[in-house]
Amino acid sequence: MSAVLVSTSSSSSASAPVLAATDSLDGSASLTADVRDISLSYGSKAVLQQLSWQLQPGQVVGLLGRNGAGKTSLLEALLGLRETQSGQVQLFGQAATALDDAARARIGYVPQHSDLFEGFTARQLLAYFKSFYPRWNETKVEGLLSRWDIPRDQMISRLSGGQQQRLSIIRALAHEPDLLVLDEPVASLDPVGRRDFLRELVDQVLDRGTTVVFSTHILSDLERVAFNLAFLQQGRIAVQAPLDSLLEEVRLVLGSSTAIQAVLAGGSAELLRRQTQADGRERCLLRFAPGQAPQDGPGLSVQALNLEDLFVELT
Ligand SMILES: Nc1ncnc2c1ncn2[C@@H]1O[C@H](COP(=O)(O)OP(=O)(O)OP(=O)(O)O)[C@@H](O)[C@H]1O
Repeated sequence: MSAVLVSTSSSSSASAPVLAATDSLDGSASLTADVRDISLSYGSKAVLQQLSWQLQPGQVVGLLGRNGAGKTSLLEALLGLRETQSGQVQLFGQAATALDDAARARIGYVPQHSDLFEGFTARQLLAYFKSFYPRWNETKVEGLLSRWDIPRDQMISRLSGGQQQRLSIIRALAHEPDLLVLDEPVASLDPVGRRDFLRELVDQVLDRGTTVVFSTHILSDLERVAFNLAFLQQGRIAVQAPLDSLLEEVRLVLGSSTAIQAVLAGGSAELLRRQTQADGRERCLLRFAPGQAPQDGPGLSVQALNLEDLFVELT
């Protein structure tokens, strides 16, 4: 069971959450999550390298990265569940590794691998978790159990993988968290289940302004909701921006060094990646200011990218 989901004291969490956040010059106190320069290695394997990442209240962020890029490690570090070798993480203005009960009660987490108590029924599991939270939306829980077709009185061990995943999502939504972190939440869901889940997520955000971060490999789901996307590459967040902006602003530009230099000299492009090809031409991934992306020109090829191309180029 995840430490994040368990509030050890119901009395302190019954009062309105008191945030340790104080006004700061850089505005970081109002962030839901503020990750600063964290590095994380397993033995000699460096996974996160001086990674910084900020989540604004109400932001919905899809975290993208290749298998083994470190998404789970990053989400665990974000929640204070995994120690980092350096750097710091703050949630709601408090150190993530030392959250008070009120702050813990504001977080919902769906881990990649289900951590449900298999000897419980869905009804027993939800009753158990309900006792820890000052806020619990019974109407939502009952509605989702019915809509998502989860038998209330069957042992969790006998539920299908998809039903267990849905139950895990219901448990994370039930206490109406302000920050919802989901690690590949749709991996075992069929297309209908994924669509229902996304609808629920959107409702949650529209109704309550929840900050949501989730990792996924299913790009079409991200396209449907037009989230902010964060690309994890070589231990850092290479880019984070709304999908629409990335599609409009990022271009793959091919040309001679001179032609590329001329584009960069224009000053409106951020260089995301630069490689020299075997034929001596340069292959660059550039992000232009809105409306500033150039057209093809002499010795210069400029290509727009779709989401799958962005995934390939930025992860
Ligand atoms: N507890 C651990 N001990 C040692 N190595 C680990 C541990 N957890 C993860 N790793 C390694 O760290 C790297 C990042 O793993 P992580 O699970 O964070 O990646 P991921 O992006 O979530 O992967 P996936 O998309 O496959 O779920 C991988 O190379 C993995 O083998």
